[in-house]
This record gives sequence, C-alpha cells and structure tokens, in this order.
Amino acid sequence: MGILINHLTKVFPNGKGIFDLTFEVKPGEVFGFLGPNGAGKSTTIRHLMGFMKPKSGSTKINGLDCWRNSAEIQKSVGYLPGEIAFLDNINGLELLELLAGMRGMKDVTRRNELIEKLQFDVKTPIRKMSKGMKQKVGIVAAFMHDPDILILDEPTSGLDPLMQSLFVELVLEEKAKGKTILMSSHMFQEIDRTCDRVGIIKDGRLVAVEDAQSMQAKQRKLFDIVVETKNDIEAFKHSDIEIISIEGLRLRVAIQGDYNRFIHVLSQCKINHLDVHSQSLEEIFMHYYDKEESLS
Ligand SMILES: Nc1ncnc2c1ncn2[C@@H]1O[C@H](COP(=O)(O)OP(=O)(O)OP(=O)(O)O)[C@@H](O)[C@H]1O
Repeated sequence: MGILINHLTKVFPNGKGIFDLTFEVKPGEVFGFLGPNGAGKSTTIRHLMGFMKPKSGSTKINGLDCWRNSAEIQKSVGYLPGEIAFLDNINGLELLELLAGMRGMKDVTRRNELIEKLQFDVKTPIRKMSKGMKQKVGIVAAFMHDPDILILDEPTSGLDPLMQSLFVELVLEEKAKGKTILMSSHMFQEIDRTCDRVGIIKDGRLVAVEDAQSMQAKQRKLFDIVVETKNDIEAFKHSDIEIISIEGLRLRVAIQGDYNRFIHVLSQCKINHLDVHSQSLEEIFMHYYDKEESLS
C-alpha cells in the first residue's frame, strides 16, 4: 500500500529520462522528491498518474498498477501538476465544479474552506489569473476531495512567501490526518518543514533516500560574523572551527552538526553582527553526487 516505484525506467528519444528508479512512500508518510531542473521528477510523477507507460518497471498506488488503472488513479489521487494548463474560457469556480463533477464529488465544504484559506477570488476568469492564482486553483483541485494520496509537483512555484507558508501548514494538516504525500521540489526549505524522508534524483537516477532529520544534520551552515576586536578573531583561529574567510573584523565560518563548540567560542567574543546562510540545495546535491562517484 502507499506509493511504490519499482525499477521504473523511461528513456526519451534524446537519451534523457529516468533510469531504474526504486523507492516507496509508506502509508501516512510525507516524502520529498528533490532534484534540480530536468532531473526527472515530473516524468516520475507522470508515470504515477498513469499518463505515461514505463519502458520497464512499474508504479503502484495502494496496490493498483498506475498504468493499467489510470482512470481510477486519476479520479482518486489528489494531483497538482507542475505546469498547469487549464481551460481558460471559464472561471476558477466553474473549473473546480467541472472537476468535482468528474470525480462524483458532492460535498463542497472542504473546497470552500480551501478557497477561504488561500484567499483568492475564485470567480476570476482563468485567462486573467496570474501564475500564483492558477496555482491556488490547482491546490484546491488537488485537496478538495479529501484524497488519501496526494502527489504534488513543485506545489509552491509561483506562490509568494506568505502563501508558501500557508501551503506548508496545509500539508502539515493533511499529514496529521494520516495522508500519504509525495511532493517534488527543488527547494530544500519547504521539504525541510514537512517531510519524513527525502529522495534525491539527479540525471534521472536516484542518488539517495534519507530521513529528513539526518539530511538536516548533514546540512552545513555558514555564519557571517562581525566581531569587535582582533582578539575575537584570534579566539576563532585558536578553536577548531572551520574558518572559510577572514576580512578585517568580519569572518565566515562553517558549522555542521556541532553547534555547542561554536556557541562556546561566540560567548567569549563581542559580536557586532551575526548572519546565517544554509547550504544551498546544489551543495547538498554535490555532497551526494560526490559520494556516489567515489563509491563507483
Ligand atoms: N516528452 C518528453 N520528450 C523528450 N524529453 C523529455 C520529455 N519529458 C521530459 N523530457 C526530458 O527528460 C528529462 C527529465 O525531465 P522532467 O520534466 O521529468 O524533469 P524535472 O525534474 O521535473 O524538472 P523541472 O524541475 O524542470 O520540472 C529532461 O531532460 C527533459 O528534457
């Protein structure tokens, strides 16, 4: 049960595609599917929705083969496509009614709650909607029938930061209800707040599947610090903290995991400014990529 991807392979005429992907999303789990542009996230998701036939391997949702049972899958799964191409001669509400009709959905309570939460005028004609507004209609369409399985392809693209955090809340609400969620992204932050496990895909191959917690522990943080005196700089030099650069009274250090040592040194100095940068997703990818290459 849940979502199963078993040796899934698809090769496009240009040689790109996805190759021998195997992973599962357990019932009740939120799984982050991370990868840079063109890595193969949408292709994997299109197979799960039964829009594409695998070259080899298979995908299953709640025990049903996604290709052979595509009509049933498409009716029941909550799906948010990566690129939304809606009929644009109707308004948002009419579109949602059309989709509800196709699913045989009668109760509109959840739909109305979601429209209220996402704060947009659902009666705007779709052709006049911004990318973010269309994304909101897509989110309502994916969640409104209270599906057990949600498959969300880059769900926050086009949303402003306020809406991104509202979306995170929405995912956490669904998670608390025990829903099974697969969510693709190229942003570590939104995955960070919601996911139990994370799969990383690069060039069509799965390079790692990890607990979100252990990924967080691997994430290096860079701190920019401005200290008061040269002695403060010396305190850092004499510690075993990794120093990336020093310019006058400004220094940049890298911390991974052990914050206590860092805080201990900080407490001995007079700090005029402190700023933190998380390691970018690209750097995290490089970590996994390097590891893979050194194993081969
Ligand atoms: N129908 C297709 N025909 C030929 N090549 C394709 C097709 N669909 C996808 N590709 C190629 O397969 C690779 C994976 O594409 P995919 O859209 O799955 O990536 P993605 O991880 O979803 O990226 P993005 O974040 O940009 O959406 C890319 O190199 C893409 O150009």
